[in-house]
Amino acid sequence: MISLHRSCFLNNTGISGSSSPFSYKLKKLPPASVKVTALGPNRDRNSSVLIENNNNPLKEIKEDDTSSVADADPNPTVTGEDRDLYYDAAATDDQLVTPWSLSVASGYSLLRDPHHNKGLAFNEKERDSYYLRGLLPPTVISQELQVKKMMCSIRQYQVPLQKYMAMMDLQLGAIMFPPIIELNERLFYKLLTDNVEELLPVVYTPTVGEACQKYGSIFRRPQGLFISLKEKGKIHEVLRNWPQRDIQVIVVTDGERILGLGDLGCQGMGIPIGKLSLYTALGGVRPSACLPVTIDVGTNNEQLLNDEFYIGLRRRRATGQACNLIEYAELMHEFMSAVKQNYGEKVLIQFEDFANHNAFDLLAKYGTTHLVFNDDIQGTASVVLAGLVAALKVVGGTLADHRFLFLGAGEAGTGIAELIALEISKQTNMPLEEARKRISLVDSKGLIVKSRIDSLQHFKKPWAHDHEPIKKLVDAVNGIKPTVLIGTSGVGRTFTKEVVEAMAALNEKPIIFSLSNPTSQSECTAEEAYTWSQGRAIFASGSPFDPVEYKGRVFVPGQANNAYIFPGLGLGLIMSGAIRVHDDMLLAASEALAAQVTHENFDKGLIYPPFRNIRKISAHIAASVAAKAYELGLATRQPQPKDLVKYAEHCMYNPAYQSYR
Ligand SMILES: O=C([O-])CC(=O)C(=O)O
Ligand SMILES: [Mg+2]
Repeated sequence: MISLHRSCFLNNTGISGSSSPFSYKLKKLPPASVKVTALGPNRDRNSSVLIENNNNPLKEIKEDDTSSVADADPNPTVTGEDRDLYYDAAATDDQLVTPWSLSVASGYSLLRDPHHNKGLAFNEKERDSYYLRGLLPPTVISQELQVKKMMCSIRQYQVPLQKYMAMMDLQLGAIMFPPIIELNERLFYKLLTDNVEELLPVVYTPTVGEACQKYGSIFRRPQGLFISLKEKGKIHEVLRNWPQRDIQVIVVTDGERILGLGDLGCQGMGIPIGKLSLYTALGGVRPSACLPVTIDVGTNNEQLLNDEFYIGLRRRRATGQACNLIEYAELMHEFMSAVKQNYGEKVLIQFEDFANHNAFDLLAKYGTTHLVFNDDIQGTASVVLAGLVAALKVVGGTLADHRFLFLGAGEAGTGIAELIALEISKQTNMPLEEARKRISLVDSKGLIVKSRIDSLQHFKKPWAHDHEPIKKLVDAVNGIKPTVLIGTSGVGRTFTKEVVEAMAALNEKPIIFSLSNPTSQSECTAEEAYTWSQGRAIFASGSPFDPVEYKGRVFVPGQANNAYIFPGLGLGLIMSGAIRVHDDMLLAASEALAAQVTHENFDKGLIYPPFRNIRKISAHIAASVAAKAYELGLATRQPQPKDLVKYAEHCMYNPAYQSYR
């Protein structure tokens, strides 16, 4: 099989690393047509080109053949795999010669090409056409059976990290010999979408946290782009080394605050990789449009600096001293500029797991020039607000009737607090300052109060209310009398028995969210929340907990994780061609998520819908976000599709195999 890839090589040589590469120029012809012309001398035995199209079987185009592309949309802003094609179909005449490259993938190399390999699912005809005879055992099986088989082998691992590594091998290829798992991107995503509840804790929190901690030892194949201080001045070229050009989403971290685990330096790469797998599996963004990036400016983690297997720069972080801060800011600015230059202004950049001292500033600085979004500040806020809106249906009252207390006043804490205040203000027409007074935050020094204002970081200042100083959380609970307690401290087991009991004494149904990740950092466990509140707590956590049996009743905890929000939010931004993220889009995402909680879910005590319906949930979130983008005049894709939910579903990448004709 020969597959056509958009290549990042601009010299028209089209050599893309395959054993028998040869190149083509792809010309734009009248709308909905492409012309493919052979260029290079290295012609292989197959001379046709397969153009991938999400909704149609792969389309074969003979060389020098002018072929019409089925269903081509004159408007190029679309997602899904057909985007590659439309991307060039939109080129202007002076861009006619476009650097596409062809890599020949047939026979042995096809089985090792993650994007096109189907393993035993290649049918008889494909085995003949693509020189696979003899390279596979005779049986032909369906993708469904492959999924079943993979699940059996993954379930055999007892240790979650082994399951994680098996999943990564499927996505990236095993270097171990003999390979126990095949390299097959579609199978990876099919597995994840079909078994999302079982595999989310494997590829995401909590296991991804452990994977980052041990990344140096388990590292097998590079994935994503590593941009370190060594690459300063060359980031534009570094981006061009990435094999895909049509990037729609970048998740970037500098590794300084990985989950609640702290500074993991370059090993934080596991997080952008994990988040982007969810963009595809949960939100339907095409995998080739996703780019994980780690910015490496050193680490202050002594253990890593002394670890001989550490993969990052062996120096202390470029933060703290003024000259280092400039170095950091310059590197980030070069990165942000290069991204816009390479991928245009509609590429979504998700900031992930930056430390507080950079996260707020980066969001403020680039929020007006780029399509950026901070998952820890805004994504977490949106998912928590959705959970609260749903919880109020059980507890009663409006948001304005409740009092909120946070342990932790960093990105998540202040981000959630602000979104709640915005929503209260929107619902009641109350001034924002007034709405904020219903919300109190405790940080490592105690309750945030007016008398501390001079020493507070800027993002905490709006929360400094008139109140007596209080040092301990339990005293703050008794003093403030909150109806909702939210943990975003990054410190495990801080919701002690005393704290939960105090909440239960004050409230018939205390709402308690322990949001810190991974599980080890959760402020309390589900079991503790239900037991210490005598089964009265409405509980949700950032990392998953199993259902808990208490006095003969089974309680199913909610997972208030931003994974509910960012895939759908991202899809909505992409499909509308949005150029900026607006707070109202986060509110729209929250409302859309809360609306997905059914009566049946409520009857089971759930305040979040089950993850197994996440694709449908993401489509609704995407539609609401896109609608808001149109309403705010921030959407560039015109005309607005009539049915945004249907359009979102249509745009989603489908991991089912395509037939190669
Ligand atoms: O990754 C997660 O599970 C949620 C998150 O963004 C964080 O804890 O930083
Ligand atoms: Mg995060």
